[in-house]
Amino acid sequence: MGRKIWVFDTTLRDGEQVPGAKLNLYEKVEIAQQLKKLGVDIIEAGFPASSQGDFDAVKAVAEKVGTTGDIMITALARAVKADIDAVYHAVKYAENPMIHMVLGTSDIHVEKKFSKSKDQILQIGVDAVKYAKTLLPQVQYSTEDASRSDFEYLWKTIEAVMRAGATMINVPDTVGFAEPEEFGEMIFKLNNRMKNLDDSVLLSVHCHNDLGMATANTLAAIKNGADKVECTINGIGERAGNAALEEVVMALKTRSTIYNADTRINTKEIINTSRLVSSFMGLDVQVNKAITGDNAFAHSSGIHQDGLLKSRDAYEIVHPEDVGLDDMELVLTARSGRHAVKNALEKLGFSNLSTDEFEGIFEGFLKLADAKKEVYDHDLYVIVESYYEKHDASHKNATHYSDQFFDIEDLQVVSNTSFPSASVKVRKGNEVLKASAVGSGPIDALYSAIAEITSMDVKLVEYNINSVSRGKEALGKVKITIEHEGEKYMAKAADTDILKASALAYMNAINSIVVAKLTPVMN
Ligand SMILES: CC(=O)SCCNC(=O)CCNC(=O)[C@H](O)C(C)(C)COP(=O)(O)OP(=O)(O)OC[C@H]1O[C@@H](n2cnc3c(N)ncnc32)[C@H](O)[C@@H]1OP(=O)(O)O
Ligand SMILES: CC(C)C(=O)C(=O)O
Repeated sequence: MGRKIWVFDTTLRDGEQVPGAKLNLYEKVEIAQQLKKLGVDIIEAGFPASSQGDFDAVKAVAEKVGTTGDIMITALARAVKADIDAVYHAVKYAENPMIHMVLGTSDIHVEKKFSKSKDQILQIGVDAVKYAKTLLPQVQYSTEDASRSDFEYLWKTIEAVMRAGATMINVPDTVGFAEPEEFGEMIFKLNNRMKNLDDSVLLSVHCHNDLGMATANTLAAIKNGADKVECTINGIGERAGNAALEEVVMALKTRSTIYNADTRINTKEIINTSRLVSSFMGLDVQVNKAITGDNAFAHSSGIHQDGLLKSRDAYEIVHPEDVGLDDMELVLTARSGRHAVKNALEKLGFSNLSTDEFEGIFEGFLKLADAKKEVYDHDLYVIVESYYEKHDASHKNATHYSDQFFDIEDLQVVSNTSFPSASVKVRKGNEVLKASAVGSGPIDALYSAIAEITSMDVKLVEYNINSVSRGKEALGKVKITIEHEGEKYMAKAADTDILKASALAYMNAINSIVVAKLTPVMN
């Protein structure tokens, strides 16, 4: 067990500063509940002075999430009495409330933003801390733009606000200007001086990602004595965002011999938390985002897939199970090789293929993979079937798998405000099935028509669309999760026509249900 690092989550405050990410009271409370389950030590729930809505939301978080367990609830204030009062009145319901205040220390802030002298700003900060201390025992002081501040003035401010009663000192790299080695040195010096003055005061850092170094700077600070880190889920936040909680936490865990520091984060809740934040805030996670991106545990190239099948540690440093995912994903593409395709076939029950059979099937796989982005399990069944039809029609395994899968032949969707409707034509083997439906919107109508054709009891759990490229030829990429008989099935599809992409994704998910119901055929 290494040194304890406090995790201060600011998803609901700095994260919510992302344009369009604003949350309502219920969403804030739900995310706060999930953050508590994740095991963060402190939740910064908002900026109560900014609006009545945010005041109410912070208060609701304090009342509903902050009254049990040892979690601390805080919110942000300027060094202004009205802001401090607003924080106090919103967080006071929590068992462990804290007032967080911010005031700049760089020359740019002092001279250009405030048009005051350094002494005047220092005094405003000290007075604000003294006032906050009359309200609550826990007060955090953030020296905004610390990384661009004159070091001795920064220290003079920290020393003065510590003497005034601040219990946590947060050193922000407000504009993501810091560099890990330089930031580490600054934290090392501050930590020495702070611990000499009062070792009960926690030293914290808050790093922004403008140069892509937020996580690196946060880790450098931990190495150099920081006790606490401020982070957000998925790294969201003002401009390029903040240090991502999941990256800092998993780096400490994965490289524990370097950092010798632990958080009390329950890492198995990371993915759940990431998905909740992403869906409530309407912010997609970049696919290649470390830890929480869709591709973080997906492997698509043959050499990697072969290596992983031989030994997971060949290409896996973080185990997907550790962050709450079921398993790694081996995506079959035209860059996959024989080992991965054989492994996928074996999982479907095609385990005793002769070399000739496998090579024939692999050839079929490559042909399809060159024409498609990804090859799914139901595609493999069809490849196997067409191989046997061509090479050994009498073969006992040449069952008509394709009879069981659904294929979109045509669709028409009418989108208007009062009566969105859809008609679809689907092929199932030799049968052509048609249905029409109305819905609350075009996608709902489309999915209702498909559901009628497949006669499956399916619930849409998640629907996500984003654009893969720009311009007229932009691809709409749809990712959906559906539920059938208590099991979840995820599928994707892409097309320049977003309605077609939506239909194909749904069909791929339905075909995954069909695959799950097919009994393995060759043993
Ligand atoms: C680095 C950070 O992320 S800090 C947090 C940033 N988050 C936010 O700003 C979100 C919430 N903010 C708000 O809702 C509003 O900006 C409010 C309520 C705080 C203030 O609103 P307004 O009174 O309309 O002022 P406005 O935002 O236009 O300007 C900021 C004012 O605060 C002053 N100010 C800025 N920072 C501080 C500070 N840390 N302490 C004291 N005063 C400050 C500015 O000098 C300016 O004052 P002025 O009007 O005398 O020139
Ligand atoms: C309020 C402080 C910590 C902040 O968000 C910043 O300086 O970036």
